[in-house]
Amino acid sequence: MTLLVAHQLVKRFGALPATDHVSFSVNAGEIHALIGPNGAGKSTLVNLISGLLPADGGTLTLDGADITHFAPHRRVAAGLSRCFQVTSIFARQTVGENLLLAVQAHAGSSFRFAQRRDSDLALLAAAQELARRVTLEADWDRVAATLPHGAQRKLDVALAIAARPKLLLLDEPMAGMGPVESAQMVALIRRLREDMAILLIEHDMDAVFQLADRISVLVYGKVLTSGTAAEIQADAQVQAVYLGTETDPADEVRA
Ligand SMILES: Nc1ncnc2c1ncn2[C@@H]1O[C@H](COP(=O)(O)OP(=O)(O)OP(=O)(O)O)[C@@H](O)[C@H]1O
Repeated sequence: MTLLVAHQLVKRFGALPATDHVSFSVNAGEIHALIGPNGAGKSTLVNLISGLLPADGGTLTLDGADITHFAPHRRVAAGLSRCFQVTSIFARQTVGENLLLAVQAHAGSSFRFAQRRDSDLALLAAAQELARRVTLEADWDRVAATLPHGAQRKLDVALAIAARPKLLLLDEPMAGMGPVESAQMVALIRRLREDMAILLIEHDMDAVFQLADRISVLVYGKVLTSGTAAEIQADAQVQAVYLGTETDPADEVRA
């Protein structure tokens, strides 16, 4: 089943088409990675999908609903959450407080119990479950700012999944991580896939090839190609983009 469909998306900055008629889709239950060299337009595309930037053209549908003109918070309500490259956690609050706030923010009607105490207990249970999912149970009482970088990123992921998204956008989740933290993040993303589709923007190719069911390669704002990890690794044009060749492969994309 197709969950997200981007159709002919366009974003221009002045004369520069940072997103140039991009079409691609993310299926339910899939990890779809977006890769491409610096300046290819990955962040711009993620900002268009999450609604931080308005598109100049094209459409976006999520689970059949047209979300092209939705503000970011309406996209979250429709099932689309994102993590940021810069963490969005409340640094002076504890892990538990962060998670409780996130659960409360997205609680809607599901935690409206007749008894206040029952409601509070249900919120606490949901927040503790989130801590468990991102393996931060032991850090519940720790002030977020004192967590190591990798744990802060996990908390950021927990805040995003508190909204129970159908699709999670992860913008460079491994940025700034060492090998141990990266491996933990790979394991976390793999577990999350059981409950939601994931659109992954990541420079760490090892992580991309380990995780992605499908990969789309962006070059100069256009999709060069989409395929499985094996197909992308074997693609001569993609190799040319990353390894460099005598002829500029982007010319073919620009044409
Ligand atoms: N707000 C903006 N105003 C003008 N130009 C912009 C703006 N944001 C991005 N660009 C330009 O759009 C193009 C795509 O940038 P974008 O940040 O989306 O690429 P990227 O693939 O995410 O790069 P990186 O991998 O370095 O993060 C670049 O040429 C960039 O300079």
